[in-house]
Amino acid sequence: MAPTLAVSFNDSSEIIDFVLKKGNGVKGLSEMGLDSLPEQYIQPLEERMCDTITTSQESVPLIDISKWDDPGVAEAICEAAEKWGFFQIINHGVPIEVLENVKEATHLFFGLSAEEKRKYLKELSPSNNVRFGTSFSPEAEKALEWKDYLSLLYVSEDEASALWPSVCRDQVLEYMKRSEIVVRKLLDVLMKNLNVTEIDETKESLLMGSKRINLNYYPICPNPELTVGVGRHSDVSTLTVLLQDDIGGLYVRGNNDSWIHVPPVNGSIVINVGDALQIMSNGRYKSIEHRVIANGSNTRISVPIFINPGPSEKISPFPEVLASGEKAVYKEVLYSDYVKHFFQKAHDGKTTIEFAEI
Ligand SMILES: CC(C)(COP(=O)(O)OP(=O)(O)OC[C@H]1O[C@@H](n2cnc3c(N)ncnc32)[C@H](O)[C@@H]1OP(=O)(O)O)[C@@H](O)C(=O)NCCC(=O)NCCSC(=O)/C=C/c1ccc(O)cc1
Ligand SMILES: O=C(O)CCC(=O)C(=O)O
Ligand SMILES: [Fe+2]
Repeated sequence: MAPTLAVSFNDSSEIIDFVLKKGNGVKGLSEMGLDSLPEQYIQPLEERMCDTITTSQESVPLIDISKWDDPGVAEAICEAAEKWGFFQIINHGVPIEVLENVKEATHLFFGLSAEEKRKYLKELSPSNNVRFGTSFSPEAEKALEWKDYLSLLYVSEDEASALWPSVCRDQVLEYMKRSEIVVRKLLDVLMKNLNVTEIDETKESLLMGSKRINLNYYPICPNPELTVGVGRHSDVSTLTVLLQDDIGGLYVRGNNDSWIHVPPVNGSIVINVGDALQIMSNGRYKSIEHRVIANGSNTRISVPIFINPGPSEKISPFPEVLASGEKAVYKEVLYSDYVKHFFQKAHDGKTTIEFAEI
């Protein structure tokens, strides 16, 4: 796209104003056609995906879940959650059209003018549950991330109808509704393997009492090797359902400090275990560190749905897991405290979970 804004910056505060306060995001910077990355985005060497970092040839499992009754499917899911913490699913029952529509809706939202998107900035948004932003936690970060996002906390259809941006609302709601069926089946299988045999109302609120969906936008970056799309982190969810487009760039921590690429597979959905499930399973299921690189030639989008405990839930290892005498590795924490701890600091790999360690 041709540059739409004739803007130049004299100092750092002008960039912050343009990106954060005026609602241009990094998309606005990208579209100016800068020759080099503004210094605020330059990550320390150890956070960059440079040549010295080993990328592994291994890959996370790709599981065909069309035959739920096949015990091999349940086995593959549990093994993937234990060993890799990440897997991709195909033949999951969410129609391709629903996936395509939500990706298109993401482009529609970010294609709105800065004035329009700005209405959803934290300071201006009609609700705390609808937030347009950039980077992860700009106030807390030493170096910013090359990413814009719209984050929507699902409360009810009525609230979504009233408050969510209309260009993407229906497509997002449909994707959430269709993927929920898959989430229930996955949790059912994962719980049975922990001897948690029934997901009653109490367990449902514990495992999936709140849902947040993010629309992530990673525009073309002038010096992708100097920055990150998303820094190293693990999700604080129970499970994350992640839709990515066909660009690639998501890496997951593998053995011996290597990084494994999660390649785009047409029609697939990526699933990963979050910290809440690692805690509830007493470490049996792994919430694995991951990151996204910046890209010098393509815009990338992704759409994660974070399936979380209800904010007022207290999470701790399930009694069923500890029944055989296994020692608890995590203490009980109030989930909203855990999430606040996560949001108040910059991304720092796997350290969030220390908040719950005994
Ligand atoms: C109880 C909560 C946690 C807090 O609510 P609150 O006390 O009314 O306050 P706020 O909603 O204003 O949020 C508290 C702080 O968290 C920050 N925050 C609030 N949502 C956000 C937000 N989507 N983004 C980035 N800061 C935020 C927000 O900036 C704010 O910081 P501060 O203004 O300095 O007090 C509430 O948000 C809640 O019920 N959440 C439901 C559970 C929930 O959202 N779980 C999180 C799942 S998200 C996840 O797993 C991963 C997300 C993720 C995201 C980006 C990544 O790069 C990587 C991962
Ligand atoms: O963009 C991606 O593929 C992953 C993003 C991510 O890790 C997150 O939003 O938590
Ligand atoms: Fe993540």
